[in-house]
Amino acid sequence: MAGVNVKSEIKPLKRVLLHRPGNELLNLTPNTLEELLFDDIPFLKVAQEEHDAFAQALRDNGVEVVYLEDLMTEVLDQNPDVRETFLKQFIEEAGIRTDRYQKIIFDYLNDNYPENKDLVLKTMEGINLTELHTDKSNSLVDLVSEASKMVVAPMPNLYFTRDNFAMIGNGVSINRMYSVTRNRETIYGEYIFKYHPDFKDVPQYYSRYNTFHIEGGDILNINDHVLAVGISQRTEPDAIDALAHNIFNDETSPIDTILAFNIPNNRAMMHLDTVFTQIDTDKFTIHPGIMGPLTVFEITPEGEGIKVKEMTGKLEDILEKYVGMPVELIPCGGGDRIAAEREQWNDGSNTLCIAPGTVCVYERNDVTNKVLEEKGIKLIVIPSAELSRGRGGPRCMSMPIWRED
Ligand SMILES: NC(=[NH2+])NCCC[C@H](N)C(=O)O
Repeated sequence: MAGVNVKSEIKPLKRVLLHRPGNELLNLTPNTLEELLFDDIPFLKVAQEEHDAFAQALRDNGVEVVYLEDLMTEVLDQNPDVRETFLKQFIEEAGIRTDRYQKIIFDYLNDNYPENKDLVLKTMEGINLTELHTDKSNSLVDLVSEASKMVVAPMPNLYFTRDNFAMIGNGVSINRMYSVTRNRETIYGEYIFKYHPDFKDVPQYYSRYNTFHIEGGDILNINDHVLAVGISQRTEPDAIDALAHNIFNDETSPIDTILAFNIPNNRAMMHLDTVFTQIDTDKFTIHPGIMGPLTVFEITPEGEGIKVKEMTGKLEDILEKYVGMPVELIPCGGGDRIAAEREQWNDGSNTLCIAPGTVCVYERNDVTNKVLEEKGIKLIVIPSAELSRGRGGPRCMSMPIWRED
């Protein structure tokens, strides 16, 4: 199955991209949590068991699961000369500036990780200074560095595959991320969409080298011609303007409307998908906390450029216009304020729809889950004690590659 096809949030999911959390989580420390966008340190063994349960639940429901680490390994296996280019770029982007250290790290990775899969996983894990066995007598830096220090930082947010590149119809947005730590993650997307036989011909609507940031958690495919994008902590309006131009200029894309949802700018609601996701043809989950401040803008093509108009009226009515039928908004936490805030924090609104009316949810959000069941939604419930510590749910942990039309 070459290419990508995601023209909906809910049509039957056929192929999805995940990343199994790995040793990068072992390199989280209390002092680095904030910078690395975690709120606690997950217990890796259990996080992996939970993630495997997630992958298996998807497979049991007819979804093919592919892993980011495997796609990147295939790129390196099929293009032996790319290994060196990738490593050099990876080291540069890891902030290693001196020639001496660039060479030490290149040799360390290249010599100790001959298998491409091991190499890819190691780039995700990060490198501790103690691994490098440098001769401390000939460099002041080495001598004064703390005994154990990450010379190459880990990328613990990789298991949120939703964010660093996002499928839009038959194209992809390779994102420029909001944070330094996450911007490094998009290097895998750059190589996969340049070299992997399944993905190298996919039209690209955004580049990781752009100035303005945008993340996949803000991008929702409402249907083949309407896209919703959040204006949030992670996504700037300028990025949406640029994305809109590129999509409207792609003659093969049927998208003629982009709805920009302006949501509050804070960590709890970092992306649109933390407060709003589609779960059925006429149903969306929503965090009641956004209903007041939310404004929606409609972006359409005009001549060579775009036209922007602020929408007025209730969200249900705005959505009805684009979805083509009356819609129901189901509040996270069943409308109870404390339950809504608690469960939104643990991604109660962040569901992954695998077919209309069938969604994957975290077990811990039992108030929201009960409400969804009462509304006739079929739930695929996955364990979530450790995975949720990274602040992302089933939608954040998955990037659909193919949905049925
Ligand atoms: N699509 C999402 N809501 N992703 C959640 C990402 C969580 C991650 N720790 C971050 O702060 O970036």
